[in-house]
Amino acid sequence: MEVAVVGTGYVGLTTAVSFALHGHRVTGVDVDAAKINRLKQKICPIYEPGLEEALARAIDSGALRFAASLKEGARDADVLFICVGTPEAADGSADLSYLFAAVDDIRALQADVPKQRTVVIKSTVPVGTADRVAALLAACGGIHVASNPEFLREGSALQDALSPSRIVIGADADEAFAVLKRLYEGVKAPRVFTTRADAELIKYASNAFLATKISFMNELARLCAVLGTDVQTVARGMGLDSRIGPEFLQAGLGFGGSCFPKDTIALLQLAKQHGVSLSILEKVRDLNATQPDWFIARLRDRLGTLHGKRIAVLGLAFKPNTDDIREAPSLKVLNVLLREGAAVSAYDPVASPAVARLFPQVTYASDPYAALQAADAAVLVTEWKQCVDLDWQQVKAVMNAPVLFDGRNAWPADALSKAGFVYVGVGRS
Ligand SMILES: NC(=O)C1=CN([C@@H]2O[C@H](COP(=O)(O)OP(=O)(O)OC[C@H]3O[C@@H](n4cnc5c(N)ncnc54)[C@H](O)[C@@H]3O)[C@@H](O)[C@H]2O)C=CC1
Ligand SMILES: O=C(O)[C@H]1O[C@H](OP(=O)(O)OP(=O)(O)OC[C@H]2O[C@@H](n3ccc(=O)[nH]c3=O)[C@H](O)[C@@H]2O)[C@H](O)[C@@H](O)[C@@H]1O
Repeated sequence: MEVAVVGTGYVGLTTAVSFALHGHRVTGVDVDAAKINRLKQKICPIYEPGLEEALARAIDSGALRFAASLKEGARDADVLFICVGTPEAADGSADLSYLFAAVDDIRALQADVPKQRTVVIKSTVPVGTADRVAALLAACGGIHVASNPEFLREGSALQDALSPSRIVIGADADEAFAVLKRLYEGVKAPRVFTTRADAELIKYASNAFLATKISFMNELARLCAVLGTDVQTVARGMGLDSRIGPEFLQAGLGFGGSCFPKDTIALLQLAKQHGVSLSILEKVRDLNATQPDWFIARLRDRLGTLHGKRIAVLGLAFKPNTDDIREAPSLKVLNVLLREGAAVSAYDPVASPAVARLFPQVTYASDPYAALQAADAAVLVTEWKQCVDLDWQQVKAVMNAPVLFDGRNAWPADALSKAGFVYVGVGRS
């Protein structure tokens, strides 16, 4: 089948590569000409483990190519996946302008080269969007519209796309279901066939529920900090109940990234537009917004003041194994530290250049020990392996004071306390 993928960001590029590896002929299309040029040279524009090698393999096999426009590279496409961004608009709802621009391009393509096609929305969009797109494309004739939300995680995007937890397909015509069934033939995963609206809501509900688990644990961690109980042990004990499950019970500095924050807010906005209050989710959002402040307040208490203190921040990306800093907790942490007059040195294996554009006043180190040099305290913000597996003797030797604030509960608390460090985790005894 001829597949076009519109938008070659985290989701689009991963989708294009994974369909190509599954034997389809794929064209990735993006309005960003520089990105397309790099992709044609097999250069992956994002940091995503395994993706660059797979990209090269897919291009070399002849299954994957790239084009700067649909008319240039996707005239024969039977299936067009829309994978453009749907960022947060000023009122919190999803900004659909990129999506509708892509729909306009598809309409123009269809007018030029009329053909039976299936347009599949993979971008995360509010309930009713696929119906709106179907109405817009109805006049072209020959086009079915389906919803096929994506559940991949950054840092393991390719692996998640090749072996997804489930494939959700929403459509209103047998032909569209048949096309997507063929396309995903050979991918082992449970299928959910439903309406477009259900598919759209499954995506938001999944992200909102995972975000709720995290905020629940973060709030519980605040109680643990007062009671002297250990949220890690509590989470382990809870997670052994298969009805709860062990995942997403990790307390920390709150959830970041390009999706949980914007998707929880977009779902709240959607509900509000329909006169429904999602009060649990409102609390999830509010708690998440204050979690870095809550933790840094403990650091301030410990040091007396942040003013004039030298603080090492380890990890800047919103999670390990990605260069993505969208809504990263590190940005909130840096904001507070700098606002209160601390001198900050930071380390991240890949995300420093992006953060440096926002915070030029921070010193960016090329390894964790350089960041820790003469520090009055260290804060672990992202649990990169390089920031977790440290030589603690060396850490102690280079720091001004052995004060460790573990924002991810990833450092060995007991061993560090025994070794004479002051260790403070998120809700750990
Ligand atoms: N990043 C992630 O882990 C996940 C994201 N999603 C959803 O997938 C969608 C895409 O997210 P990302 O890949 O992170 O976005 P991104 O920002 O990394 O990539 C979007 C790409 O679309 C391109 N684009 C914009 N308008 C275009 C147009 N008219 N024609 C062609 N290309 C166009 C941009 O130049 C950019 O390269 C969003 O709706 C997001 O919520 C869903 C699951 C996971
Ligand atoms: O819609 C999306 O974009 C994606 O959003 C998340 O994926 P992602 O944002 O890449 O990363 P996660 O691993 O889910 O982590 C999100 C944030 O939550 C935090 N987190 C995660 C798990 C946990 O137990 N505790 C916790 O604080 C992470 O540190 C990170 O800041 C979902 O896991 C994906 O299924 C979904 O497709």
